[in-house]
Amino acid sequence: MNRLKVLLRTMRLMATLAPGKVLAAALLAVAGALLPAASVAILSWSLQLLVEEARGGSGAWTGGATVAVLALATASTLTFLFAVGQRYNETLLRQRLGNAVIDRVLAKVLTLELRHFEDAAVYDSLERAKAGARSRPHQVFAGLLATVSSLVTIGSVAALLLSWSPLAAALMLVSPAPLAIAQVVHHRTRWRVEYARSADQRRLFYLEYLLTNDKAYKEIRLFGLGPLFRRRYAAVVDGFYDVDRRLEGRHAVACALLAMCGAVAVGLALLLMVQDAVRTGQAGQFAGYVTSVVLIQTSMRAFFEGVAKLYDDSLYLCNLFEFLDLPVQERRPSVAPFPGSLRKGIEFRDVSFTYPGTDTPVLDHFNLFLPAGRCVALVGANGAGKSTIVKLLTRFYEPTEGVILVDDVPLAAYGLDDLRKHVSVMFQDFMEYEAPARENIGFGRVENMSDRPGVRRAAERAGALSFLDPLPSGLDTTLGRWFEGGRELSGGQWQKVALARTFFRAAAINVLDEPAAAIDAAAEAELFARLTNAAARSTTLLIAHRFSTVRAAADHIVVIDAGRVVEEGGHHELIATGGLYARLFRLQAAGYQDEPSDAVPR
Ligand SMILES: Nc1ncnc2c1ncn2[C@@H]1O[C@H](COP(=O)(O)OP(=O)(O)OP(=O)(O)O)[C@@H](O)[C@H]1O
Repeated sequence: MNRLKVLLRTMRLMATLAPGKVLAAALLAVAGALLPAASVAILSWSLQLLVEEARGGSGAWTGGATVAVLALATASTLTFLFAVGQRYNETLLRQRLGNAVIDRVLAKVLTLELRHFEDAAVYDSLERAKAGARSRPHQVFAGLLATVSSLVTIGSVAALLLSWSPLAAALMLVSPAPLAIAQVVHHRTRWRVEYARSADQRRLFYLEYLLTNDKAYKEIRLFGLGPLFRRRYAAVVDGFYDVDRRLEGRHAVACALLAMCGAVAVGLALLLMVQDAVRTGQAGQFAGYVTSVVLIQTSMRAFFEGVAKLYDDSLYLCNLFEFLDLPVQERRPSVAPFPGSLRKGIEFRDVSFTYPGTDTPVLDHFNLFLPAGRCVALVGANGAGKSTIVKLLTRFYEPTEGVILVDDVPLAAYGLDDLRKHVSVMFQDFMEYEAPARENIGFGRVENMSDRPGVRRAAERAGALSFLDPLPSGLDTTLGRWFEGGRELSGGQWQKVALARTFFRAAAINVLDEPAAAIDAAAEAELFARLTNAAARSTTLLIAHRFSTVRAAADHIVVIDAGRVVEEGGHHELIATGGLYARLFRLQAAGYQDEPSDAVPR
């Protein structure tokens, strides 16, 4: 993106987010920038006045001296007051803009699809955008103001200087230019280096997470992975350091050489000024010269550094805008309202699906029918495509071929939000929210979170009340260890809480991906007795590896292998067929029996 466009877009963004404060900052900056030249003029005039009064020879305090002192005091008080006002406005503006821009990034994140999060390039873009979102837009604005203020100061002081000595003014103005160009080049190189580091930065972030997160603690300690991960971390940061050392070294040498050129120009200008003062005898003007030299030097440095910084910050803002501009699929308006409870059922008709960036189909002309109000179990080996079916049903991905129908209407015809409101999924990798138990369950239907009896009923159905009630504040106890007063649950207890969340959603379609993986045998039997009742009201898709689960809860079992349905029917029917299901069932059953597995009938 063109730098100028980035700057303009940043200004537009700021003007929309905090118009009053942006305007105040601009006015204060311009007014404040005129003060130095006014101060120099006042200083020079007052000094000359004092010199002339002194030449008068009376030695007494004069009216001229009073005016000079008052003028000097007013200039310095105004400078101070402007600085205070600017600081106040800046602090508020920085916070306001930082919060608003982060909010925009988060809003954008909510529009992204699962495929974006599974795409390393998009993930890097998000990381880059996040890195500068809070501070960079304000820095660009502050940089621009500082640059404009420096220009105003330089212009006004230079006008004064030009009226005294044009050649000295010209020398002063060009002296910092070579150094400034070097700064711009350096900022560009640094940005390129940082841009190329995104993937490594993400690796560092992940290693830091592994080394500092409570979830990873046990394995890291037990397997002794800490030193290995530290070495990997060190290898990446050492690599960064080497590159930075070379880059900064080259820049330091260039700066030193160019600064010497600038110093020669300033020396020549001073020489001209001294000559001038000696020739004219204007002491006030000479003091003005010297103050102007300092002012112009400082303002020129501020100006060029501001330009370089602006350039640098605008490069980072490219990252931000690149992320905010990521195309997201437009949500098509809903053609039909999603049914509150299904009439006919869900049909996968000849569905094929290949993950983006891969070329092996996970589902290959897949056909499945889930009758309304029934519980269908999906069975298959790891990687057979079961969770992928859930992702298609919830439209986290769209089929590459074929169609999914709900009550004979294509899934894509329903509004996405409407569809998701009517589907409840307990994911295999469900979330454990570090929040009160009541919220952990209430998150299943945020709009009804305050329904205390409803939350209680869901917890009861999932078998979670027996361990939530005795907690210090019952359902109001914070779960997890991240926040003060939090109580940790066992794996199976967390799973029951997740199940309660799914029940609380009370959706037309229930998907349970391995709902009993961490649950003990007694709780599992109890759970499936309840699930069978619940399934009478909603259409349930159950994914399970434990055949006891499948047998107890499902009305119909579908066996999938390599993305295709290979068998389907009731438990007894499939056992009688003697196919893949029967073989896997016997294999598991043998594990629970004392006799050797070859004693199991085939
Ligand atoms: N985001 C993804 N990108 C590319 N391939 C993926 C992605 N997610 C899953 N796969 C691949 O798709 C195939 C099916 O995965 P899926 O998670 O649907 O299997 P599953 O039957 O649910 O397995 P399990 O029983 O282990 O949960 C696997 O080969 C997996 O490697």
